[in-house]
Amino acid sequence: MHDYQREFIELTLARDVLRFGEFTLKSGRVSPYFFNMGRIDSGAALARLGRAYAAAAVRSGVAFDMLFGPAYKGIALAAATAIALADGQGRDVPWAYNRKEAKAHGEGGTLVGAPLKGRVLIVDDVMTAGTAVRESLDLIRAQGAEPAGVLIALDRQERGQGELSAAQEVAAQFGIPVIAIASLADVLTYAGERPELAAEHERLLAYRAEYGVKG
Ligand SMILES: O=P(O)(O)OC[C@H]1O[C@H](OP(=O)(O)OP(=O)(O)O)[C@H](O)[C@@H]1O
Ligand SMILES: O=C(O)c1cc(=O)[nH]c(=O)[nH]1
Repeated sequence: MHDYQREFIELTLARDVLRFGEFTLKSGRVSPYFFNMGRIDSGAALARLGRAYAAAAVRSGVAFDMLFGPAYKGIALAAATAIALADGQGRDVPWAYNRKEAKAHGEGGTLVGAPLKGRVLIVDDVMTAGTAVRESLDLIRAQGAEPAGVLIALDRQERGQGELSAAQEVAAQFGIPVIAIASLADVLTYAGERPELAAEHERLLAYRAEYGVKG
C-alpha cells in the first residue's frame, strides 16, 4: 500500500465515508463495510477529494478527452475532478453526467453537459458488481464515444458476473483500465494493522471469502 492510499483511507475514516456495520448494497449483497461519498459534504473536503481523483487520473497515464459522472454520486465527483484538473493540472477538460430519470420538459433527456465524444473517462465512487459502470459504458458507446477507462475511489474487488472481479471483467471485456485510489485489499491491510479494528478485520475477511475474487 502506498502512502497516498493510506492517507486516503485515513481521510475516509476521519470523514465517516468508510464505515463498518451492516449495509445492503445496490447488488443486494449485505456488506460489513460501506463507502459513502455523501459524507464528503463540505467545499474543502470535496476540493481535496477532487485533487485526489485528478492526481490518480494523471498518475495512471490514461489518455482521455473528457469526464463522465454517473448519477448520482458520480456527478459531484466528475465535477470536482474536472475543477481539480483545471486548477491544479492545467487541463481544462469537458465533463458530462446523466440523470437517473429522463427529464420530459425544458432541454429534456438524460444527458447533461458536454456532448459525449472522444475518449471518455468514467468517474464514480465505488465498484462492486459493476452494474453502474456497465450502464455508463452503454451510454458512452450509444453516443458513438469511446470509453477511456474508469476512475473510482474504491475497488471493492468483488466478483462481477463470473469469477473475476467486476473491475477485472470490465477491463477485459472493454479493453480499458480501471483506476482505483484504494481497494478492499488496502482496507484489509489498514484494518489488519490496527488492534482496535480486529473484529472489523475478521468480518471483512469473511465477506471477502463470500463475495471476493478467489485466490
Ligand atoms: O458496481 P455496482 O454493483 O453497480 O455498485 C456500485 C454503484 O452503486 C452505487 O450507486 P447507486 O446508484 O446505488 O447510488 P447513488 O445514486 O448514490 O450514486 C455507487 O455509487 C456505484 O455507482
Ligand atoms: O455496492 C454498492 O451499492 C455500494 C457500496 C459502497 O461501498 N458504497 C456505495 O455507495 N455503494
